[in-house]
Amino acid sequence: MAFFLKLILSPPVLLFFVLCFVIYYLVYVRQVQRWKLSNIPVTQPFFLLGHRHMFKIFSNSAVVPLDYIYRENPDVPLVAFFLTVSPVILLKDPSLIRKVYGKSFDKMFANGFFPPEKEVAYQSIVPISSDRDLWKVGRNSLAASFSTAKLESSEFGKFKKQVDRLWHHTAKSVQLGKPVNGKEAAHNFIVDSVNLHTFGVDENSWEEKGSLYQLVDSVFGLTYQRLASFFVLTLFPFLQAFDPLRFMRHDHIDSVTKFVTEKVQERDQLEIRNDDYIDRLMSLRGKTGSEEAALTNLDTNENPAGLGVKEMVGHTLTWLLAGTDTSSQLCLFATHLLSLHPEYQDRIRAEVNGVMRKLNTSEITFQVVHQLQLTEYCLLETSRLYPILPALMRCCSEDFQIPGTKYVLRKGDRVFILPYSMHRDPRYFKEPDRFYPERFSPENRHLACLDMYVSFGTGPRKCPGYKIGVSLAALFIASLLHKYQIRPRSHLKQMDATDFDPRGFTAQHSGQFLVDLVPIESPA
Ligand code: HEM
Repeated sequence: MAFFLKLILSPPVLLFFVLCFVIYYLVYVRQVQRWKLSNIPVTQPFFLLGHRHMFKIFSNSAVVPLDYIYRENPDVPLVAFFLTVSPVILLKDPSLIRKVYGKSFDKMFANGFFPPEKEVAYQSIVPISSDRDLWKVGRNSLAASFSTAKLESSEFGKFKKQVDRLWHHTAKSVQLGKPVNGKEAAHNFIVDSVNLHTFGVDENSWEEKGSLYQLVDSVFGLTYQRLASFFVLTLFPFLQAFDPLRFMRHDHIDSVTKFVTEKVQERDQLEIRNDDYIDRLMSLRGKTGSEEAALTNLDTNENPAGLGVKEMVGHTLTWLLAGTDTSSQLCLFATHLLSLHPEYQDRIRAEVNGVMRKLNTSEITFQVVHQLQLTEYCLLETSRLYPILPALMRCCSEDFQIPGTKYVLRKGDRVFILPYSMHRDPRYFKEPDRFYPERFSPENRHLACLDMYVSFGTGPRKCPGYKIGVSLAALFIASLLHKYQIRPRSHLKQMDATDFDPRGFTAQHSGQFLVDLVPIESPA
């Protein structure tokens, strides 16, 4: 300790810090001057973090200060605020959002992650890609794995396994008189479901966390270092040259490369086909260079423009990244809201049992799940109150004037929308803080401005997997409620952004989430 103090107080180190501070200040002053001349309204800047509300991030999730900024500027269509030395533009007006996120897509394609240009595997991860061609290939390769028709048929066996495990482990807690850890149940259920359905990997996370589970955890694991690097990269993407700062480090890419290589080789050698995403990727393989030779069966594949190993790795990471944490957070927040609203639990249970009777089945199959209307409204309403991505960003690739306005965006400008704040704006959703799933039913559509419902994004980069995510969450909720009444244990009132974990860049609640499960006497 004494050594470090001595080091920090030594003249050269002190001088270095003072110099950095002065440079930072000069850049800040220059940026503020430049923005004062722009015709976009700017909030009062504040040295160091950029905005006075940003100091709240030391005790809150970043959603809290962003929501303050949204609420404090009620009547403007857009407003800029400073994040450290960089201004970001917050869009609030529905027609502006449509123009920028939709119609101006060509100029607003990048979403601010900017993975290194030459790294194909990294650029093939669809939600973070800034390469138009690789992004398009990625979206196409994903398309078939989102078919919910497929879920309804041969696929159910894979999910039944997860339902049985959920029931088995919750029954054990109930027997011991213990509450159930909702976070763990949701995460195990979703990660294992995705792994089996998508990659044919049967991991039982209830017993042991497998390699794919650990990978998801290391990308989304909550640490201040991850959060800090996320913010730093958002502002200064060129720093991705430093591996420890990256969203997806080299060791993540390496472990998925190993996984994909082994899977493909195994299936080629044993001539196994599993009708899953890996099969789909294999059918899209191309005649690529020697680097890909280990994976490319040239005799049977005549598609010269097909996928190479690196693209396959990126697409695999896409599923792990975009499909798992989002869906498990949706399960968790739905469990929370339903635990506080037992009347909806009873109605969902009646709906599940009714559809099962109608279809003459004793299983909660996907045919059942897809007829659960109220359950779907509850999940959409959950996503409204807790959009898993509470802020969405785009980055401008060339100067242009937003059509029909006087506002000019410059190359490099970052533009935000805030689903969390938009969804709680009473101008767009009546009684916005109330859990009211029926607002999504066709007869109540006038109660909400559904254009402003952006839980799954908006424009051409909208979530392509939301149907499958919602179906998985519906299966989870229907399975729980078929057997149990859920009672709140750790969270007795409806959470809001102040309950989110400060270390998360998605909406994640902090701490343990416990519920008590009371068995239903005799499920019909
Ligand atoms: C139900 C839970 C889910 C939620 C709340 C959700 C939310 C979102 C949101 C808000 C976006 C837009 C991001 C942006 O505009 O920058 C997005 C994009 C995306 N989501 Fe989802 N998602 C869910 C499930 C899934 C699933 C199961 C998959 C399957 C792989 C998936 C794949 C993707 C992909 C690939 C993108 C990137 C689209 C692009 O950049 O073109 N999502 N998701």
